[in-house]
Amino acid sequence: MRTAKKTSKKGVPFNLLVVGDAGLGRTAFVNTLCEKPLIRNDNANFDPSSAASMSPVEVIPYQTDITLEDGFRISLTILDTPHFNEAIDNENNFDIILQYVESQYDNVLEEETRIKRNAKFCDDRVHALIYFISPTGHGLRELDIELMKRLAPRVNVIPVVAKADSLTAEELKATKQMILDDIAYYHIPVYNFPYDEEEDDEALVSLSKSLRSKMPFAIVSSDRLIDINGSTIRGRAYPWGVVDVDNPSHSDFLALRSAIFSSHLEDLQSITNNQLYETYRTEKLSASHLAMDSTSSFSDVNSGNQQDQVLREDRLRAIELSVQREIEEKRRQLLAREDALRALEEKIAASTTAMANTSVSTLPSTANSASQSQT
Ligand SMILES: Nc1nc2c(ncn2[C@@H]2O[C@H](COP(=O)(O)OP(=O)(O)OP(=O)(O)O)[C@@H](O)[C@H]2O)c(=O)[nH]1
Repeated sequence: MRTAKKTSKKGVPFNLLVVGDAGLGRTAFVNTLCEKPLIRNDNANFDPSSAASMSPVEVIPYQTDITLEDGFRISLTILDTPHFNEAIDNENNFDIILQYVESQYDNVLEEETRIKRNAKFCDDRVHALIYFISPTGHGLRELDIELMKRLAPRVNVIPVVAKADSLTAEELKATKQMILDDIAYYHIPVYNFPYDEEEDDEALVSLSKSLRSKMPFAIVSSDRLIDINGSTIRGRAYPWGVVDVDNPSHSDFLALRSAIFSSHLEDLQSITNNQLYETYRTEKLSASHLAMDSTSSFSDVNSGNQQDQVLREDRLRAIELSVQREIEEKRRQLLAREDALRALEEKIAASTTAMANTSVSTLPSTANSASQSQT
């Protein structure tokens, strides 16, 4: 859960990637989420001649500040992905999005290994990916499975059913179940609001359970204001009635907004930094050690006898140990820095007390000399 001490004037940085087929409502969702027209909707200027252009997906950042009702501030970067699934072959699109996520990890890794740190370094790691699933009334498409399978080991993937108002309540329930079944069947490690019944407090456990039960979130978006009997709502008006975006019985929009901006923001950041990034870092370091190793022992690999096999296993163990040692060394350096800071704080506190004592003990003589000069 979010802790009050983390509230800062500048806003807590949060980077959110939104991915989904063109027309599924990414733009409307982002603008509804941010309560402002952050991304311009270009559908009005649609040019039929561009329909066959099949541009590859792009990752475009949009920066904005969000202030929640309790005053908590977020410095939000939305990463929009226009043209996803427009081309016939999506292979390139998966790679472009994955490369974007990994290149942010590479930047942090490079910064960590610098002797002199860059004080202005910007950590742009992606904290969550909202993936829009078509409201087809079926489960996942091959494309959905492939994208989530590739991205989920690198980023917290939160699947949502787009344009959920196009399904009846019954169809929506069945669709959600089919999607969950597919996620389980293909072992896709989506973000599932993790909790520990023994460690976490009751409120967090119950909230996480409730959020889990809503997955994949049914999303309805709209930046249109509609007047209903004198009260204004954000919604979508149909001949038969109005869908209220902020009504929990119409959509899961509010639950999702509050989870990513409030209750689970810290958890998403911490999983990104401590688990997803650490896994990437270990893999990357091991791969570079292995590459160095295989070039130096090419003849060993060719000979293929048992002795070589033992040697290779020994080397792998050595690499594993060296990565662990590196992580341990970083941890040790951090602890040492913390100790030094604590000592400095104690020193400052001691000298502040000493100064206060000195001024108190000199006060009477100052008072004396003042009264003497008056007489
Ligand atoms: N029924 C319904 N329509 C929606 C919803 N969200 C957006 N739309 C409509 O769907 C159309 C496309 O919405 P956009 O937000 O532009 O979709 P997009 O995914 O950003 O599409 P591109 O900009 O083409 O990449 C618009 O007419 C929206 O009004 C929704 O929740 N329900």
